[in-house]
Amino acid sequence: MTVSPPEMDRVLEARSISKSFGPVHALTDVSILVRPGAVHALVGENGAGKSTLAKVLAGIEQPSSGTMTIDGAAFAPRDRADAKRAGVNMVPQQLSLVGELSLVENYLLVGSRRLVSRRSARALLKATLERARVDVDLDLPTATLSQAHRQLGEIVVALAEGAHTLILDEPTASLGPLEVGGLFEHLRSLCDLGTAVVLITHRLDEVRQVADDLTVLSHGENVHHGSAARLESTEIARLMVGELPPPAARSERRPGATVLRAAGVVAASTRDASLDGVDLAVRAGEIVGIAGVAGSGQNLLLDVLGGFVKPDSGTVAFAGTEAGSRAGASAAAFQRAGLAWIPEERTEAVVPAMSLRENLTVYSAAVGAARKRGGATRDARTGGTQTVEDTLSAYDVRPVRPELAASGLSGGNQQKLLAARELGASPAPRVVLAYGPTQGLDLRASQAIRERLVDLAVGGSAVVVASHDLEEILGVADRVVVMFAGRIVADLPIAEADTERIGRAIAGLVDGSAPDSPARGDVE
Ligand SMILES: Nc1ncnc2c1ncn2[C@@H]1O[C@H](COP(=O)(O)OP(=O)(O)OP(=O)(O)O)[C@@H](O)[C@H]1O
Repeated sequence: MTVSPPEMDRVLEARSISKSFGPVHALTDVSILVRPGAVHALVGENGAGKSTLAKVLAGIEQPSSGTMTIDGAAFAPRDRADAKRAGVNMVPQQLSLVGELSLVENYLLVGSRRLVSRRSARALLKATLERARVDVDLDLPTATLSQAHRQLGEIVVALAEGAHTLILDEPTASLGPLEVGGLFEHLRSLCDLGTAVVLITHRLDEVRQVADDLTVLSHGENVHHGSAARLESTEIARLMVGELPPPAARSERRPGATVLRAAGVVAASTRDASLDGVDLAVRAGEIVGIAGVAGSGQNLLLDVLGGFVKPDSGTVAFAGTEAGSRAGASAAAFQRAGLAWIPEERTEAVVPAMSLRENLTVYSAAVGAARKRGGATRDARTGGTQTVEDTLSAYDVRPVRPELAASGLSGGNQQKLLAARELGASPAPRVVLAYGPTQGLDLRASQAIRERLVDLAVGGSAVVVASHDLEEILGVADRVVVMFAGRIVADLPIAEADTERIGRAIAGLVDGSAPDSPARGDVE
């Protein structure tokens, strides 16, 4: 294949693509036509085959059968670089930036225009950032950036490389509404120049907002393709996941004693806003939602609350254990005391090379050993007498194959696996810390996880849910805490948490001082 800059207005077509991984038929006879100048949404339930199709188009996976063409000429990329040279580029779900390198260096490393100087690479990325109206540091090692900024950074590198067909696999999963708005505007202006965009998303509002064409996959097969405008959201949802049960009515919850308390917490971070005197008390039986634009300190707060990061000053108390700048319990002690933890980046908690069984039982050995020493207060985290198969089925992890490596699961099913381990523990966790717990999940699975969080709170767990998705927070929370620049700037009971009030606080426009939160007192 010759190296030439991608020309616009190319039609990418895949016909009768099938792809199997051993016994799993990920795609069966799937076809898609990607038009220049249009956003093509690719949707479907978790495990439907969306990422696999995207990887086939982008040369990352080879189809078992089927053909592809660009403008009628055969297109059979040997690998990702080959597809890029032909003008097809993909930003995968699992980000691939090299953490030690800055965005500029990552661009120089992967860019097809290898002879570009550092200065012109920087200028190109800066111009791309400005067009997308997002602000990401170009010179820091990407490992020190927040998840949202790394995701934007990866997209910006791909945009700067130039492609006639750009495939984005759930690009908005960790972005807030402002960033999504800027990104979509940029995608539209690329389309005006003739670029084709394939957008994988679980968010129906995004399909309505930005897509021209729509392909729906189910169980590895095409179930719909056509104009996005012609279908109502409810019809798209039905095609994706079938009829959804009505969401459970909001249940009455009566918060009990405080089980988790942060007092005067100061902590520094390069990946997130540093915490600047945070007080937060969370009671048994309540769900506290944490809202804020990405990088306002939510991630660091959850890390401090979970005992993963020791504060520079201040304390965190949980179930009789205190973590502070001097004395301190470790995250392991908090976990033995009943902490469930769902981080923003699932790869921090799910080990792709380990089997589903190993991922589910990874804590059992440690907890068992601690119990022998008399130090444990809770049971193994696999669900007591439940078998691994039972736990996988209860959380609808597909396929139910305990010996499969977690890397063989789709992204959404990896998220379900994590939820199964953390939320399916027996006895139930005393505290749940979850960042975007429904990230990457389809509508049905999202609803199930929200209901599980509510059930846990009804049963007496103290639950903290941070998310960039305000609807997610408003759907489950009893209180909404808003963070801005490392401080808590609002703490509103759900009845007073209307979107306008929260929106003002998220933007840092708060009237009056930060709310009083009882910073001292007993923790049960
Ligand atoms: N490397 C692999 N090895 C084994 N099975 C795989 C592999 N990659 C994907 N699969 C399987 O192929 C099927 C389709 O997965 P894919 O990742 O394409 O789904 P998806 O629609 O993108 O899901 P999600 O919305 O959860 O990201 C799933 O059953 C998955 O388990």
